[in-house]
Amino acid sequence: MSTVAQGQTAPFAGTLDVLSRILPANLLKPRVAIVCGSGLSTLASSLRDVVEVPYSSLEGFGKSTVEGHRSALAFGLIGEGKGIPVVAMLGRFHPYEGHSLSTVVYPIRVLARLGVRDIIITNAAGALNPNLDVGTIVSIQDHLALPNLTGFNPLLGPARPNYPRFLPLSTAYSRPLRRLVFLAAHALGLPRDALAEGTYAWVSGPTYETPAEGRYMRAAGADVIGMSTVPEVLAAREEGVNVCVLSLVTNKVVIPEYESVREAVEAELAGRTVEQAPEAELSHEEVLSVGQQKAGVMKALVAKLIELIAAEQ
Ligand SMILES: O=P(O)(O)O[C@H]1O[C@H](CO)[C@@H](O)[C@H]1O
Ligand code: HPA
Repeated sequence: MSTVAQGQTAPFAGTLDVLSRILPANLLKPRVAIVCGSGLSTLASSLRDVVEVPYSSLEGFGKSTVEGHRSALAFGLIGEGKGIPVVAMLGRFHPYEGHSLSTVVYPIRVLARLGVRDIIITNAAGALNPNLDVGTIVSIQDHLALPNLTGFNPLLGPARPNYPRFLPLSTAYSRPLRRLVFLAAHALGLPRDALAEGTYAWVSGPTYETPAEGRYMRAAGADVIGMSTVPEVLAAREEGVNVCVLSLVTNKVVIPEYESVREAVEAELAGRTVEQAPEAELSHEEVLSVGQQKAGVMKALVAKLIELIAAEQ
């Protein structure tokens, strides 16, 4: 098994052949796909009659090495009766793991070739917008991707037949799907503040932001921040798949006012004490534990959204 290097011809035929031999006919042509973010692989537990296919059996797929991501596709059905065929990526690839951008987006291109028309991409993200509380789900309406603007973009490469050379992104986040997200929240009776709308900032990671970087991204218009999703969005749009992104706020990005250590020392030398705010540090364990605690609402929302997507056909 090999992953896909930049510029290499992707091994679609081999990957699709393996899937066509493993899957029963009713699961082979999924209509909707879900990408599960950090700590969110339980989103796939809404599926029934599940067949799991490990990434290790699929040519071109890498291995998810980040805790909270599993290396398998789960094919199954959602909803009553015949059910809606759905595929979930139980884990994703991030460039910071050492995967090429081609490998990061390869599964998305495979899903498009299986017939997926709508993709629901989820992630765990930090809130830059102070009005977003931990546990809020944010329906993403736009993105801000410094890596894309500075030459790190999965669509770089020679022009290919049948693909747009210059992909427009002004409508990347499907308005019809965003409408269904809010209708799904209404149908579930979620409180108004459980679901917000906002802009996702993509950073390469694996470092979390410094306070200055957080402040910069906020000033530039981002509401949440994370290290995934945008490459998948670009590949999905290039393949003609409709995109919906749901971010689960797992932490608030710490953007403190700077406190002067000089003033604290001067006060100390003068025999006075100055109160300093406790310093805070984010960890992936915190991201995962919040993700796992709050996955229930996201799971219900995604399942209801898929039912509404199917009902609109
Ligand atoms: O975006 P997902 O994969 O949900 O994961 C998020 O959580 C990790 C950091 O804790 C980063 O990978 C960030 O992108
Ligand atoms: N920053 C970047 N990525 C993240 C964060 C964050 O605060 N939380 C979850 N993923």
